[in-house]
Amino acid sequence: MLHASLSPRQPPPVEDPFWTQGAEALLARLGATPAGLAEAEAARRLTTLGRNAVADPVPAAIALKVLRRLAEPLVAILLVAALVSGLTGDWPGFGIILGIVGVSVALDVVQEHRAEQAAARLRDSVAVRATARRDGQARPVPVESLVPGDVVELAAGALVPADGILLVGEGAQANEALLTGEPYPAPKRPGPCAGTNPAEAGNALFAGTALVAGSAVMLVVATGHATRLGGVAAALAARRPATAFERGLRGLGLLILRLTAFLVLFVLLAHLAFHRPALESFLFAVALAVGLTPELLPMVTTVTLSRGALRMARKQVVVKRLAAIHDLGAMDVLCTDKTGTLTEARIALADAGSPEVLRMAALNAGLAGGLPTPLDAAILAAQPVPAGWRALAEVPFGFERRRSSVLVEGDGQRRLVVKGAPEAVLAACTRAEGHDFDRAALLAEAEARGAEGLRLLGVAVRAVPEEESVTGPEAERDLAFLGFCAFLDPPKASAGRAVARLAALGIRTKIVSGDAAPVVRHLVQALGLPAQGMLTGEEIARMDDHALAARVEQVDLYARVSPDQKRRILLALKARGHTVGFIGDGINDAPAIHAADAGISVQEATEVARAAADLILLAPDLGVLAEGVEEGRRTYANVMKYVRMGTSSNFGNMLSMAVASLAIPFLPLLPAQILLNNLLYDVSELGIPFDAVDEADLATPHGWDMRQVLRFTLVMGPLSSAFDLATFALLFWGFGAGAEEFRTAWFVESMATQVLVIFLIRTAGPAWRATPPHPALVATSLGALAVALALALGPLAPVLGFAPLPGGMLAALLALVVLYLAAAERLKRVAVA
Ligand SMILES: Nc1ncnc2c1ncn2[C@@H]1O[C@H](COP(=O)(O)OP(=O)(O)OP(=O)(O)O)[C@@H](O)[C@H]1O
Ligand SMILES: [Mg+2]
Repeated sequence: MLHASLSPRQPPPVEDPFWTQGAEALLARLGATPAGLAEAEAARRLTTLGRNAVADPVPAAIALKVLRRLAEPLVAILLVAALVSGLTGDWPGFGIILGIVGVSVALDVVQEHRAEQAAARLRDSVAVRATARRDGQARPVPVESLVPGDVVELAAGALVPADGILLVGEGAQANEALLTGEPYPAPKRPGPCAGTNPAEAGNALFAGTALVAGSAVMLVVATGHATRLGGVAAALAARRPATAFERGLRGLGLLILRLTAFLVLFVLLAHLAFHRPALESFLFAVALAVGLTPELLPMVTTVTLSRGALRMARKQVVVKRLAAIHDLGAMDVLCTDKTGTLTEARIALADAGSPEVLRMAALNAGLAGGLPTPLDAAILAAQPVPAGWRALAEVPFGFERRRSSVLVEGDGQRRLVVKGAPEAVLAACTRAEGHDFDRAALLAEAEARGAEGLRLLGVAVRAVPEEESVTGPEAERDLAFLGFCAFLDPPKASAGRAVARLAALGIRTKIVSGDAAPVVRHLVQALGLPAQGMLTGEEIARMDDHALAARVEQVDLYARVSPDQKRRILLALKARGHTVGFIGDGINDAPAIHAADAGISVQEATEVARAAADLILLAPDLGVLAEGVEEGRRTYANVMKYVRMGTSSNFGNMLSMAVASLAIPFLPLLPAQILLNNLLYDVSELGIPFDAVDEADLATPHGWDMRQVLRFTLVMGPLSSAFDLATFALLFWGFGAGAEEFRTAWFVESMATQVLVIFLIRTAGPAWRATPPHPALVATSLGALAVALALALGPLAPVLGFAPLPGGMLAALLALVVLYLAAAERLKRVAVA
């Protein structure tokens, strides 16, 4: 094969071309034997050489997170402000600012840290393990604890856990696309190798690649950062593009930040132009900035997502990448593999035509290296490998070729036994054994039996002379066709219901299978699935991506597609603007799983599929997925509540305060009071991640929608500002309130409006008909409001610069709050629509 020299992105050779040294030398250098290391020795090496991991998945330590927060510009400015207050003798100001910074940083860090830890524990529970020989026994060990000198056993579908050389290889082929960009598998066999370029290392396996055929025993030579993956592609491989939701949130954050900067500068300059005291104006501007910044947004997103992940785990869905929860909630098309998700995956041989066909199929299935596939297992269950035969060579199964060949010897004969998809085997046949060869008739027979729901494999043979050696697929020619083996894979009764449930959630299911079109059609009928159209791999191969994108909308069924075509179908759907999920379990599904918005696999799947997935189903059941989708939407709805809170009252309040500060001769709130207001407001929102969500929010897919956010802001923001300005006017001109009275009243009104509005905007419909709020949300919001009232009106009031309010003023405030809430309830229907 030429692929090594054709590879488009050849990485530079690494320092240590260890594969040129030969197995003996490496074993000696690493103090290892083919029987593996002792457990104690492995532990010793682990402590000196470090974990076998490229990225650092351990969440940053708490102390580091605190430091990082203290270094944020706003917090730093606040700390400077506190210092200035202290130096000028304003000790209450100093204490209050410090206290507020301390409490909010602590809240933020502790919440986020706990959430991350919980999510990380979940992720670990589905982490890939490797089979290492330790203390003379093959046992599963966490990939992270592999060390140089370990001897690892790999089967087809396994992820290569470290760099090393093959000690044993049986038809091993590795897909090294991640490192070389080369999509075709490279054959790997033990033995000497002279080339120093890793692309020529036919006897070495590299971390991050996948064994896609055969089996291998590998001596680990380099781990963690010493691997080529660690050296070349760590960041690239690990980093994924942000989801639409993440991009949206980030965009919103930036927008608010810019507005804040503009507003704060404006306020500061205006105050200075009016000859207000410089320090006070500066502190006021800073406090406004703090009040406006959505500083809790990152924490709330993390906490909401982790809580979502924990709840999904209870429903048998483990989340590996937190942001995928949003993708799952936004998903409107689900592509699924057939075997295992829609069928029971209890494949059984139904009939084999003749005993000879079965005998040959068993030779092929049983004498091939690597793990038997479910089809192989079904053959061997019906017929054990005939005695007296041995394998001399093999051409392992390939998903593009769809057949596998084994050169076997026995009974004084030497023959190549081929089995595979009917059309793939028939294409290499030129005659038939014992009867006339009529390819068209045989294809028609395969088609007819497929339409009865039988999965078929064709079996063919060729006598191979002594002098011919079998090395590659070119040996599969001039075959004599023997017959078909037919298999039954019963449809999963629950699958029809699950697909209907997904449809009720607004998700369209498409089947993307490597199996034949009649089999797929039969299954769709048996399950009563609403599916239309059919494209085969052959047709797709003739289309460019553009043409494919034009068809995928209407077509729900795809048959005989190769792994790369699965990926192309997925990308075509994405190009049409869909948020697409892909669920599959095979090596052939991994590229599509990786390309999906929500890549899904199941616990029993091949390692490659699990490694590529964002979500792992612990039960191989589409019904479980529907639960996960609802959870994803719940999470989205709760993050949106926070976003709406931030863009409505809170924003409006700070804005009108900036305006008012210029209209009245004193500050509408002291800087420390603004900070206190902001802190209590933050606390009131801590319950949002726990909140219950309306049925309506679960019924359809939701993705980030900037227009909706803007619409909400443009309706609710001005409403809040209008009421604020009315309050200002009433207090200042109506009641003739002095500075302290004014601030107390404003503090109370502002807290009440921005905290209570959550009970309205948490639902799109009438607030009283919504799912009742979670007790945690009731507790945090009413608690924060109670504390605010107690501080403003209670015994501590003088320390904080508050003054007692006359009864008339209190009554007016109450009326304003009630009016505001009533108006918000009316207008939100326009805003959320
Ligand atoms: N071990 C094997 N030996 C020979 N041929 C095989 C073997 N496994 C699979 N095939 C052929 O390759 C085809 C594609 O493989 P497979 O059915 O696993 O693809 P898939 O996309 O995972 O299908 P499904 O949607 O059923 O899960 C099979 O239909 C069969 O004809
Ligand atoms: Mg499959």
